[in-house]
Order: sequence, then structure tokens, then C-alpha cells
Amino acid sequence: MSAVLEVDGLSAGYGTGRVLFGVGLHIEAGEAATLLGRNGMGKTTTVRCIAGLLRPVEGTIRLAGEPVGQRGADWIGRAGLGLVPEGRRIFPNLTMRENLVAFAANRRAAADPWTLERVLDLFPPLAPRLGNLGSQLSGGEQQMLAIGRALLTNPVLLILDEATEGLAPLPREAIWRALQRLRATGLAVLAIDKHVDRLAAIAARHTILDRGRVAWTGSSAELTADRSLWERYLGL
Ligand SMILES: Nc1ncnc2c1ncn2[C@@H]1O[C@H](COP(=O)(O)OP(=O)(O)OP(=O)(O)O)[C@@H](O)[C@H]1O
Repeated sequence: MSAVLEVDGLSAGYGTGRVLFGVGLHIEAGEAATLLGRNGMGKTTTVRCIAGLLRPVEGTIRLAGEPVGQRGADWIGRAGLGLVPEGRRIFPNLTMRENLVAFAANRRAAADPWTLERVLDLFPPLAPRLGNLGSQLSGGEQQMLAIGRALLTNPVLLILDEATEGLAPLPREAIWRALQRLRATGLAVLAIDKHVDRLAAIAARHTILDRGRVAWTGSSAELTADRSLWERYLGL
């Protein structure tokens, strides 16, 4: 298997304050992984570095074998990163269809490219809402839209930062089901979420961050078997 994402010795911060200290994270092609940890432990900061939104102080990041180095978010997106950021960031004054196609048109040539039809097949509730403005969509619909928009770039790696935060149980379940279907397509996924039990059923490998360092990494079986990890690092 080839690695889709290789993060090694990543240190980063804001201004003079250091937030990450030598973080390592590897994701193989077709693998689903998670990044876990309590609030403020550095998960989003790690994602920002991977996406080129924050420049690391030290460390290397490779996406599909290519060193990301000092590249910007643009290049990283074209190289195959599909980011669903915390807070969704959809355009409130564009319609759902515009949100989906205007800014996300297939950035990478792919053998089996994502199309609007495929996105609607993955998220059927979006179909009747294509003409609605972003601001008129429910939280769940906005989240589906944000994932669909990322898929339309034909990513090699999809990163979801708190994709189900603030959603009611039903739309949250719809997102989980879609993730499970995405897994079956062989897309590599990195998910950050508080619903560890649900993530353990979808992703195979898990990394726990604690105060900017990797505190633990292991399989779903290991994670679900060791409740002390949940108490110590996840506040559950
Ligand atoms: N733009 C910023 N400027 C300064 N400090 C920041 C900034 N963003 C995050 N931090 C700090 O960096 C640390 C790590 O935050 P980060 O958002 O990466 O954590 P997280 O694990 O994703 O938590 P959460 O679940 O709350 O998003 C926190 O102490 C946070 O206060």
C-alpha cells in the first residue's frame, strides 16, 4: 500500500506560542483514520498545516508522496486534499447548486470523477434543495453540501473536521452512513469528531493528541477495549 498522507515531526503554533510538538500521522491509500483528543489539543491546527493554511515550524508533510513543503492551500487542493473545514463555510448567498459546482469543479483528473449526480446519490436529501440559498439550508444539509463540494474536487484524501458538530441525531446518522459508503469506494478519509464510538466503527486506525503530542495510536479494537484511554484523553 502507498501512503496518501505522511506527517512526520510536525511542530507548529500561532505567533510565538507552540501548539504542536513533533506530531506524526500516516494514512495509507483507502484507509480511514481519525484524529482524536479533547478540545484545544491541536487537532484543527494539525489539519491547518496539512491544508497549507498554517506554516509548520518543523516537520514534513507529504500528500500522495509529494512533499507539501512551503506550498500553499491552492496547490495542496489540486494535489488531492479535500477539506471539509470546521464550521462548514458554505456561501450563504449562493444556491446549493452554485455552492456545489461553482468553486469545486474537478480539480484533479480522476478515472472515476465525482459528478453532481454522484453527490446527489450519496446525499438524496440535497436533490430537492438545489435551488435554495446556502442560508436557507439546515445544518445537516449544509454539512452534506460541504462534503459534496469537497468530493467534487476528486480528492485522494478527504479530511472532515468536526463534520457532525451541532447536528441532530438524524442528520448526524446520515453523515455517518455516507462516510461508510465513501469508505467502500476506497477513498482515504481522516475524520475528527467527538463521537468516538461511531468513528471506531467506520475508521480502522486512530491517533489521540494530548497537548500537541501524539499520546496514543492504535486500531479500533484496541481503542474500544481500553476505556481508560477514553477517560484519560477524550474526557468521555
Ligand atoms: N488562530 C489561533 N491563534 C492562537 N491560538 C490558537 C488559534 N487557533 C487555535 N489556537 C490554540 O491552539 C491550541 C490548539 O487548538 P486546536 O484548535 O488545534 O485544537 P483542537 O484539538 O482542534 O480543539 P477543538 O476541538 O476545540 O477545535 C489551543 O490552545 C487553541 O487555543
